[in-house]
Amino acid sequence: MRAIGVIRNSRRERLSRAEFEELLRSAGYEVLAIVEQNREEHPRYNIGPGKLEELKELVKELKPDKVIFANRLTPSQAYNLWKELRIEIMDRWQLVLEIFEKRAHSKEAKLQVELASLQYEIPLVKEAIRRIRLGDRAGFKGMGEYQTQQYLKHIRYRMGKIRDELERVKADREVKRKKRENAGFVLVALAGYTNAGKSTLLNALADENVEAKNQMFTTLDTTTRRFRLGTKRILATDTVGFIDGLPPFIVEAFHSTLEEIVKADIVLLVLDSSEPWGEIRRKFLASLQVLRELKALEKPIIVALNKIDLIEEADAEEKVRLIWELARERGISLEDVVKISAREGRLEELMDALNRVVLKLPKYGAFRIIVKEPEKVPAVMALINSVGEVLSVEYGEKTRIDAYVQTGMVGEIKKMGAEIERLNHSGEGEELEQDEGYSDGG
Ligand SMILES: Nc1nc2c(ncn2[C@@H]2O[C@H](COP(=O)(O)OP(=O)(O)OP(=O)(O)O)[C@@H](O)[C@H]2O)c(=O)[nH]1
Ligand SMILES: [Mg+2]
Repeated sequence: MRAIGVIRNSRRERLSRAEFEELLRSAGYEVLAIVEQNREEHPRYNIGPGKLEELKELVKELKPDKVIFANRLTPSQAYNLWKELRIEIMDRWQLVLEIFEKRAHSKEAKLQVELASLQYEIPLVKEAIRRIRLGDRAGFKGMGEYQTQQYLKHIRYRMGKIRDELERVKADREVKRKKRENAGFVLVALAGYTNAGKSTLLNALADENVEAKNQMFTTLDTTTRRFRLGTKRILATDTVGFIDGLPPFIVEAFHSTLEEIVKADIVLLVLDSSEPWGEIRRKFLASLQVLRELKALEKPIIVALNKIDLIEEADAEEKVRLIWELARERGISLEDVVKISAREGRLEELMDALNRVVLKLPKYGAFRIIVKEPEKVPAVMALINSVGEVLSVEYGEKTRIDAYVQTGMVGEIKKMGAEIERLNHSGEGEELEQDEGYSDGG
């Protein structure tokens, strides 16, 4: 497919030409030309009427299959442009959806993409109906009024069906997540701009292969891998990449995927450190915006500056500093900012940070565990080690173990015949209250 791209920049909206070209390439277009304009939005055509004439000439000359805007078009602008140019018009979000469509593998991802596309079509179809009633001949994609009406009905029906199916998939996922959580796993979600290196990082962490490619939106399905962090069991989930101003309809459609972020104990926000600071800043803010929409900003967030193998040490340090500064400016609290190279497996800083943050999670607490029968000590130690961390042990008539333990496992430890009490900050034991919020295991 051959396309002409159009970018209109204004004071309010600055779009990256490189990113737009990258999107076009990812969608598989041959780019014949890019038309750029700096002006405020024209209500009728988005670009100005003079630019439209220029575009018309270019379409005549180059005969592309489509004209694709880097901007978001209103339904009426899309319609007006189509009327003037008589060629398929797409905007930024249709382009993103087209890429998503290509990449979706799982049934869930396919359904989510379809839902988003249908949702996007509704206002366009409605606009076509309105125009027909005003006397325009051609309706949506050349359909007449009756057909267009039927088509709208069909869209709504299909959307209902998809939502039902997605509900079922979601329920299924919920059950799995509960199981994992009960098994003592800590859930870490990898989030971040598309192409930051999330899948590569997941591979490096778990030593398994998830498709990672130098193109945008490689991952649309969530992939979950387990790994061990010392004694702690972690489940890390890869998610669909973010992009500037990910529109609400896409966030909505991909909610069950992005929900892995909502349900995570820790969010690992991955950034590509090899880009200029302006780009990192833009992508960092866009990512924070999505996290805000997901109400995930309250979670512990670790920023991982990835691809440090491509830059100088001093440059990396400077970018770490700038991230801290920007977060502070925006009133966002981060747990840590670490430098990593997912490709080269340089993950030490990240591992340290994770270790620290995991033990601060509400699901962990410091406990004193007393085991009276010596023969039970090894089993109790093994259980603690599988979900927590031993701080100190004192052997004697009774064995006293101070440890970080997941509060959900307290019941399990009691069942083994051990006494357990929560440690307060001064390291003194406190009687356990039954209503402290942990379940009794079983
Ligand atoms: N040099 C270098 N390249 C990296 C590193 N991590 C990832 N990459 C490359 O960056 C590109 C994107 O990596 P992915 O892991 O697919 O990125 P992603 O964030 O999962 O992308 P989407 O799934 O599209 O959101 C690939 O070409 C990777 O090989 C790194 O630490 N160093
Ligand atoms: Mg990926």
